[in-house]
Amino acid sequence: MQVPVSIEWKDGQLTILDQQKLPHIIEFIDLTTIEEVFDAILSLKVRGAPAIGITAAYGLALAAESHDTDELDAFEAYVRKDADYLASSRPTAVNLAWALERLLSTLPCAASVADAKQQLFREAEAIRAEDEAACRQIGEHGLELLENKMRVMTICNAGSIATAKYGTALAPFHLGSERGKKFDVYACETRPVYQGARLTVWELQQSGVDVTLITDSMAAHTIGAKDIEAIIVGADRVAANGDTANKIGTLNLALLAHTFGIPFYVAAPVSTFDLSIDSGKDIPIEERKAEEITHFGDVPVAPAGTNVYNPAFDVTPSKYITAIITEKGVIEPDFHQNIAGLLTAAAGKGEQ
Ligand SMILES: CSC[C@@H](O)[C@@H](O)C(=O)COP(=O)(O)O
Repeated sequence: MQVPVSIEWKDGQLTILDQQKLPHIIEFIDLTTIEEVFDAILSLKVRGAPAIGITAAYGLALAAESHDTDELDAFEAYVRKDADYLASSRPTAVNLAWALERLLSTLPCAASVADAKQQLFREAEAIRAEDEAACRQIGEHGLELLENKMRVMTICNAGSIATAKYGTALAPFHLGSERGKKFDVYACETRPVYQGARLTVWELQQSGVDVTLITDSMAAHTIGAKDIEAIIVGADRVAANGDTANKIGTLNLALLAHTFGIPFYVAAPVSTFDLSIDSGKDIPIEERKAEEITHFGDVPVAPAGTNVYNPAFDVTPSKYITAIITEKGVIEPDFHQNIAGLLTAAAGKGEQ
């Protein structure tokens, strides 16, 4: 049994697991240009907020390598342009802009272009390593909240392949499995592109976690019929007041948790918090192409020319969130005050 890893950096080569092809084809592909990195993010070959940030960071370092100038100012201008390009690939997950910004912040300290190039790679690797450690800690904190043998529902894939390793919402299940704990996970299929059916089911099977697939529309019935005891989801951006953007359908689950009186947990690393945004109403929501809904693969389902609205994310107001599980600890309401407190304390210790 193994916790899968989807991003590898070895000998100057960036390789990702092509998540579009999972679960039936397990194929690692090399990303060698900034355009390939952009396309991999846009087309969901790599997806999940932390994984997007890590891939973009390596992508920026790779692109920087190709800029042929000894002038630091000119080099910085090229790298900033590359960062803007990569940042435009997907709008909702703040980890993307956050990771690129971290790389850019190393540039003023560089003594030469060669030094700047090295620092960009070092920062990308630091982001990857920190994310793996953060996700492991999220798993530990999650295990304090989820009791052995619990029946838990999730949506999308906030798992190992959406991060450096272990995942956020799925981290407690991976760690629990390593320690002989048992959970009954109910995975919503996650229309329109099936991150739940294709990715979460596959990933949990890899590490020996019991997982049952349902369609998104079965969630309310299943919570009652199968006595679901908690819901845990990931996040693409958490605003200062705790409002959380995550995969479309997450808000439905939060409202159901409220109605059924079960806890609704969000699991996210500190890199997913955006304190520049007061509330969820300012989180940009990605809209994706109509074919994700009108077609099933290449086969048309809806009549040609059908009007489509295809938001990829929704925002759960913090009043429906029981707790946010981070690597620094579990945040409970009052979220506004407690998020600021936890992040300030972490920054004071020089941790992010
Ligand atoms: C640890 S990943 C957290 C979120 O990014 C995840 O839940 C999610 O919504 C991903 O959406 P996706 O469109 O597949 O990138």
